[in-house]
Amino acid sequence: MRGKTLPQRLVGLASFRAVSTSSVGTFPKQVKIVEVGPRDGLQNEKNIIPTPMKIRLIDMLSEAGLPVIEATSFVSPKWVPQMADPAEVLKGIQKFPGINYPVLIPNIKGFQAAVAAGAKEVALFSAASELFSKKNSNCSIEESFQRCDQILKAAQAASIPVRGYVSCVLGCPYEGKISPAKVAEVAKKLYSMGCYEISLGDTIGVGTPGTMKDMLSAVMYEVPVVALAVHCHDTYGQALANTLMALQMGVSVVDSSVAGLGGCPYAQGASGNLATEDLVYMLAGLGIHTGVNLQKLLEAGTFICQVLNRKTSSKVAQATCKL
Ligand SMILES: CC(C)(COP(=O)([O-])OP(=O)([O-])OC[C@H]1O[C@@H](n2cnc3c(N)ncnc32)[C@H](O)[C@@H]1OP(=O)([O-])[O-])[C@@H](O)C(=O)NCCC(=O)NCCSC(=O)C[C@@](C)(O)CC(=O)[O-]
Repeated sequence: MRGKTLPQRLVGLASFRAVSTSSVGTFPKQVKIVEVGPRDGLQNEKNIIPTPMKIRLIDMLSEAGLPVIEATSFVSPKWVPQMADPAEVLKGIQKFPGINYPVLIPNIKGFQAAVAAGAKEVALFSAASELFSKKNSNCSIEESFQRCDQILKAAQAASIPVRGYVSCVLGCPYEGKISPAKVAEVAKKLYSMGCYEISLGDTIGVGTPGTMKDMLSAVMYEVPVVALAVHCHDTYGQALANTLMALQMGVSVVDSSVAGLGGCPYAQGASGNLATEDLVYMLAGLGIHTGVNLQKLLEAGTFICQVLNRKTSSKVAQATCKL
């Protein structure tokens, strides 16, 4: 069977399963999905994607009901040429009521440009690895804190909420293992400086549910779990399992990327993020509310895969095509 009804059938199937798993009882009732495809998903693409295609993708994701869509990044176009049109993207998208469209920024210059283009929320980043910080932002972790502090002060004055990312929380392409204590230290610092939410990034997707548990246990000593999010890349096929572990530990904010797009240009070996379609399917099966329409999400995934001329990395999208 082909056609539009299939994903709805699948959502139905997932909802049926929720009944039999409701006794687990340790999961949050509601999960906020932060869709990072338009930024994290597209930043790593070699061919420059036309601005109208980026705008169409974001509009389709809005129509699918994603509550937060990271729209673009105001970084140096010399460092990330794919993100050279952030103001055009941000100004061109439809702003749906109730949906947040944060943008990623590396420094105060990015913050000022983002606000001038109409950004109402920003996300900044640091890392739990010195070498990754140097490769990704040309600064030490300590210097990244100084940049963050400058951004946070300006953001506070402008009443702009700031989200903070910590990269390499479960491993680094340059340093290897990263200690949970180091992740906790960086997360605590960003939180205490004023980030309202800390997204913990398994940048190269090397984590397992075991290392996720150890890392989160350390971070949860320093930052309240309600202020934590997880951001799992799927290099070793562990992203969904790692996310499930985080949910069981009380995390209720999850980053993911439509069609499983993604990767950081400065993290060798990084592959795509957890696919949003797969996350939505799993959450529906657990009876957890997301407000996302899987059918419309699948259409957005199909659209961007056609633009990029590539196959989706979402298992759910692959399955619905085959059936
Ligand atoms: C931080 C810098 C700028 C330092 O880069 P730098 O070369 O040390 O900085 P600079 O101050 O010398 O600036 C170099 C040039 O960039 C310009 N510039 C400077 N800042 C900006 C700006 N904001 N917007 C536009 N242009 C900017 C600046 O004006 C100058 O232009 P020039 O004078 O040579 O013509 C650079 O390293 C950079 O942009 N890095 C960002 C790299 C990036 O975007 N990485 C991917 C995002 S992070 C990620 O993916 C991980 C995450 C968040 O998803 C979570 C996870 O998975 O772990």
